[in-house]
Amino acid sequence: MYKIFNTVEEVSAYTSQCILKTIQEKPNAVLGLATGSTMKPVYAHLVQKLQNNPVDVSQLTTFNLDEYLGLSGEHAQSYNYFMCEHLFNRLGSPIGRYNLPNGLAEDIEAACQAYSDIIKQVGGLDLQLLGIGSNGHIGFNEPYTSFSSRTHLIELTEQTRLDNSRFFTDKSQMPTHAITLGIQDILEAKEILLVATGSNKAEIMAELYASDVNEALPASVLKQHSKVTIVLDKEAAALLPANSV
Ligand SMILES: N[C@@H]1[C@@H](O)[C@H](O)[C@@H](COP(=O)(O)O)O[C@@H]1O
Repeated sequence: MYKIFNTVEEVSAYTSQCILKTIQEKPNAVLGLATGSTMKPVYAHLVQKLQNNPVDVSQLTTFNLDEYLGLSGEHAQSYNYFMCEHLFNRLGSPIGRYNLPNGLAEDIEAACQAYSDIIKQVGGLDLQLLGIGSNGHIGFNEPYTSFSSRTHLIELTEQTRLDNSRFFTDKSQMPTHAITLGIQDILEAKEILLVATGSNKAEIMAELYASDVNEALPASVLKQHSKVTIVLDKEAAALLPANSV
């Protein structure tokens, strides 16, 4: 299902309302969270909503999609830092438990396996929030990642390194690898919201719309899921065929 709004503000208001509804209906919900510039206004709206309608977040568990390899959680470009800055440290009371892959884990393989296992142990993700890379990646599952993948280490493509190096003042610090939740882990979420805004996402959204389910375009796997909402602003939706959604 597609939801198309005129502005980023409307996209963010809608998305944050869906997250809030999940928390209100299930205070011990397990949320899959995402990072990236698309998510900043989403979290800003969520923080505001939680201030206006105080909800118990003490039983909530969250798992982020991904983290850069080699960055500590204190590094300003780490996704741990992003989440603290944009969400966790802004809440009136602390969230039950939040998890991100550990970019400094000594045994990466064991840490990856444990990350997927813990999600299962807590009952799976109730709601997974996703952005999309300009090459169609979800989390950091780059094109041709196996659809049966679990949390794993991945080498970032040239395109992703270029896109994401905009956040690094010293471009040479842009990591070459990341740890990401696997596609199978994402697909097992009970509900998925994919959010894309801005004209730089218009091409990939048109490609995704037209694509069959194909490992060359990781986000196309979402067509196999029964409860996915694709939330777009009109710029990201600009190249979808007229009257298609
Ligand atoms: N690993 C993250 C993705 O999970 C995110 O979807 C993407 C989009 O980022 P932005 O919202 O900044 O376009 O950025 C990174 O690559």
